[in-house]
Amino acid sequence: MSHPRTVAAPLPAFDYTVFGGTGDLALRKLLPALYLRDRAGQVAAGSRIIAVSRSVLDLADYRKKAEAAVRRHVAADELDDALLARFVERLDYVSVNATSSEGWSDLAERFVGRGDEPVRIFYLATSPSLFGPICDRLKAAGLVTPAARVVLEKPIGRDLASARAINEQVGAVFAESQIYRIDHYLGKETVQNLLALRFANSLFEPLWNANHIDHVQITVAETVGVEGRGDYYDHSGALRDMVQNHLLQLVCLVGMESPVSLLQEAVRDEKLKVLRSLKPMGPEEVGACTVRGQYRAGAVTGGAVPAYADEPGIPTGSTTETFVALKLEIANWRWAGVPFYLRTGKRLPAKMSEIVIQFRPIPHSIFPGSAGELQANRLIVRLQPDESIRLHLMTKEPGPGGMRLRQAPLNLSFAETFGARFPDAYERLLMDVVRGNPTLFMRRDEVEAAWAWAETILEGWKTQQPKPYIAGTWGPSQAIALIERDGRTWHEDDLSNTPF
Ligand SMILES: NC(=O)C1=CN([C@@H]2O[C@H](COP(=O)(O)OP(=O)(O)OC[C@H]3O[C@@H](n4cnc5c(N)ncnc54)[C@H](OP(=O)(O)O)[C@@H]3O)[C@@H](O)[C@H]2O)C=CC1
Ligand SMILES: O=C1O[C@H](COP(=O)(O)O)[C@@H](O)[C@H](O)[C@H]1O
Repeated sequence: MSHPRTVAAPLPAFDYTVFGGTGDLALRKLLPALYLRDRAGQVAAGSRIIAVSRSVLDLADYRKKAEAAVRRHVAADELDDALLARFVERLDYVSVNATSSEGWSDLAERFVGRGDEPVRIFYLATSPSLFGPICDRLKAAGLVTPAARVVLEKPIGRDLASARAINEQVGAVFAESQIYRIDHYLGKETVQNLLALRFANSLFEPLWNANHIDHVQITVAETVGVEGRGDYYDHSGALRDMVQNHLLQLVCLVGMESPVSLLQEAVRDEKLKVLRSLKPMGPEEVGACTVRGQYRAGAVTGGAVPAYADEPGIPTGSTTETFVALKLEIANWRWAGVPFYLRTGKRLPAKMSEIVIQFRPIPHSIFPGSAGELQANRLIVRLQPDESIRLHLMTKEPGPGGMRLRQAPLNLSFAETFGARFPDAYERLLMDVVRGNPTLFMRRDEVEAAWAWAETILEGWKTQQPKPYIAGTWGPSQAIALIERDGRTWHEDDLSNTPF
């Protein structure tokens, strides 16, 4: 579908300084997102993007690299030569070593005569080990004004202690209100739509609790492997890379109470309460309620793929998990006794993220002989691809000859209903930093509460080897047993990339 250019009102002018400006994240996600916002008219005249990294490059070379990256990662129908040329003009490049004094005075020079306008933002798209040193040197260079903002990429640490250490280091330079910890799942249109679904409709909220909901499933499935990030991934694994942040944020949005408003800290306060209500797992629960897996060679979307162990950068004998399935409980009045089943993994059969809310069966049937046909209602929020909300309802099958029941979906397809292109998550989040709106970013206490819970699993896994699964399947058989033991099944009937 071709997407016409819609023009938005510009935001205040900004200076976005992107540390890690030559890295994969900057070139694949951040620059394309900024170009697309520029194309949409949100980037005010005078705004600059100052890329920073160790490599010694002249500006012309960096601009060529950046332009090529935008051309590669933006859809052809959203590329416009004139707009791209204007965008490239906004780019500057400074070679700086985060761990030495090299280049800092060059960076400081770029800010001579610039006060708090334009909005001053430092985006740290580097290894988290550099967050502390970069912040210290920004301060020493006199670049940290009271209105400056800093954006931290995930991962914020690899456990509670390291997350606290990073938060302390950054917090020694920037106030919490200046710190934007990014979780790109919160920038996805359909994830934000969970707020609209729950709190802009009166239909669901009265049913949104243990009295009416049997269980919740959250699946975030990927077909890709480690994509050249083997070194990072092997030190991380699926629990740290996906569950501790993205999946728990989804749990929060499904599980939280209604925030007082969308303003200030209200949403983050409610998410924090969910994270603090997660039932910690002791060694027994970890054994019974979690499954970790690692893929073996197989075939994904028709092509043969190697085992995780044979991917570049993976050390021999690695026991890092590429798949997690688990059952968690939110220990509060709303959710007591309602299991949340989560699963995520690489090299699964489809790229697909969805949330399934399984309602309880009706208490009594008036349809004699239809017991086998009666199925409880199910709400399916498809986050990606083919973004949609579907409500499975029981209906009468049309035709004479008695009352036959059948489940049928009420389907709200976002593409069909709205037609517009969905901005990439980074587009929304990068502009929220310019707006000074931290609602969709993680606060320090949230990150630390998520780690405190995730650590209980990591602790239990110390003596557990990952279970093998063949690439292109839905994970180890134990993941199926995890839910089937409870008399439930993973929702898989629509799991393809084709619209339904
Ligand atoms: N790539 C992705 O899709 C995602 C990445 N992340 C996280 O973002 C961070 C960056 O990831 P990614 O872009 O993939 O990593 P890359 O390895 O591709 O890039 C790292 C960047 O950091 C720069 N850098 C390294 N050391 C220094 C230093 N001492 N001083 C200044 N700059 C330095 C590099 O510059 P140079 O090359 O010039 O040395 C390069 O620009 C990581 O923490 C990653 O986990 C998070 C979500 C997704
Ligand atoms: O943060 C990460 O997310 C991606 C998946 O993001 P999506 O938007 O494509 O669903 C994942 O591949 C990567 O390992 C992880 O670091």
